[in-house]
This record gives sequence, structure tokens and C-alpha cells, in this order.
Amino acid sequence: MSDIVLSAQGLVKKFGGITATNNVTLDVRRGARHALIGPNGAGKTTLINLLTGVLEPTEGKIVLEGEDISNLAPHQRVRRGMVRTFQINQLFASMTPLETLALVVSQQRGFGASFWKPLGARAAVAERAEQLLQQFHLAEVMNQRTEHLAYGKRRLLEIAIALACEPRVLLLDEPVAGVPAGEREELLQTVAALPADVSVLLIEHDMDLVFSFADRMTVLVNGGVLTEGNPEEIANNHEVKAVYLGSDVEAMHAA
Ligand SMILES: Nc1ncnc2c1ncn2[C@@H]1O[C@H](COP(=O)(O)OP(=O)(O)OP(=O)(O)O)[C@@H](O)[C@H]1O
Repeated sequence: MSDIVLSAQGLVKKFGGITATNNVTLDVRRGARHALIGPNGAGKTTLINLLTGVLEPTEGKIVLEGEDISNLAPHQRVRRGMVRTFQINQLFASMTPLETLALVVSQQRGFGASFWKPLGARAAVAERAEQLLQQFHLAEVMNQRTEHLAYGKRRLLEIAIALACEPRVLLLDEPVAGVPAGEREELLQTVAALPADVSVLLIEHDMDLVFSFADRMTVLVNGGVLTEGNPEEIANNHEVKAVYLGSDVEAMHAA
């Protein structure tokens, strides 16, 4: 089995005259905690949309576990193990975390929405849903409608839903954005405790989270890769510092 789980090769995305993704090549290694950073407009969202299949690349290809997935629809990529954190804001609002996770686990295991039907299936689904509720600190709110949950709990549920899809690669899209200070710590700890065998690509503005989480970083600027390295290399890279307008690591942490 290759050490590289997900590979973007020479990806280009043009919107008319704008090149939002400019020849991006990126490898996510098995078990990596890989962060994608860059200033506003650098092309992070476009790159994630290319990886997940929301956008079609102008050039280049995407390989997941050795298979070219460039022409697959988003749901087919999810089936093959590339899962992005799910934006919960509208969907599932009237369901509880328990119902939501039971439904996703049930779908994932091929029981569809009828998870109460096959004998034994219900117990297996309930057991996995229960594990996820515990792991994501949702057990005490599992019977509340999601629309009534605190924002931090909703973000936890979004990650739990993604994990219920049993990803090989989890694309974590700004997990702490907009989360109030009092709820951040629980979220940060939960993200840090994600299973080691799930490779994670984190897109994040919060440099504290990036530097505490990532073992590898890719810096995007103007749609292209400025540099890639481990956290120490990135923190000491002069070009990266210049991009973040700071002169030292503290400035990056505060960005
Ligand atoms: N659908 C589109 N049509 C035209 N231009 C687009 C489109 N989507 C993105 N762009 C442009 O592509 C560039 C990269 O945008 P993108 O949203 O990917 O950056 P980003 O790094 O995610 O930024 P932010 O951190 O602000 O979300 C920007 O110049 C943006 O204006």
C-alpha cells in the first residue's frame, strides 16, 4: 500500500480570466495531519472544491488510494473514502444528534433509512452512533434538536457525521471558525483526538490550531503552492512570513 493516500497532480482551475488554482501538486500521506493555509483569496476553497468534485478541474488529476477519481461525482468520492466536514446549518436541523448519526451510520453500512429492519443491524448501528456521541462530547445533548444546540456542539456534530462515513481522508474545513471562545477548547481537543489512521487535510485560518495540529503544511498564494514543509520549516520561511505580513512566528500565530 502506497504511503500517499491523496494526491493532487498539476491541478489548474480557471474562472474566465482568473486562475484560482495554478498548477497545484499536493500529496497527503497516510495518517498525516496536513494543513492547507494561505491568505484570503489564495485558492483554498477552490482547491477543496476540486478535490471533493464540486468543481471540475481545467487541467490536472486527483488520485485517491492509487485510483484516478478526477471524473467521479462528489458522492462517489465520499464512497471511496474522501469526506469533507458536512455543513449542518440547514439540513438535519430538526433532527437530534442521535437520529442524525444513526441515519448516517445506517446509510454507510448499506441498511438505508430502514435501520430498524434487519435483525442485528439496529444494535450495530446504535452501538456505532453511541461511540460517536461519546467521542464527540455529544452524549448529553443527543436527544436535543440540532437547531437548539450550541454552535460548538454543532461543529462537533459536523465532524462526527463526516467520521461516520468512515473516511480514509477527512477534509476538515475551518472547524473552529465562528466558535465562541468558551467552546473552542472542547473542539480543539476533539480534533486533536481524531483517529490516527484517518488522514486529515485541514483548511484553517486559525494559526494556533494549525500549529498545534499539523505535522505538514502547504502554503497557497495566488492559487499556487508557495512552499510545503513541516511546521518548523513553515514558521521560519521568509516568504511565508512576508505573505502573512508578519516578521516572526508570533505574528503568524496571531494571524
Ligand atoms: N466561481 C468563481 N468565479 C470567479 N472567480 C472565483 C470563483 N471562485 C473563486 N474565484 C476566485 O478565485 C480566487 C481564489 O478564491 P478562493 O475562494 O478559492 O480562495 P480562498 O483561499 O478560499 O479564500 P478565503 O480564505 O477568503 O475563503 C479568488 O480570486 C476568487 O475571487
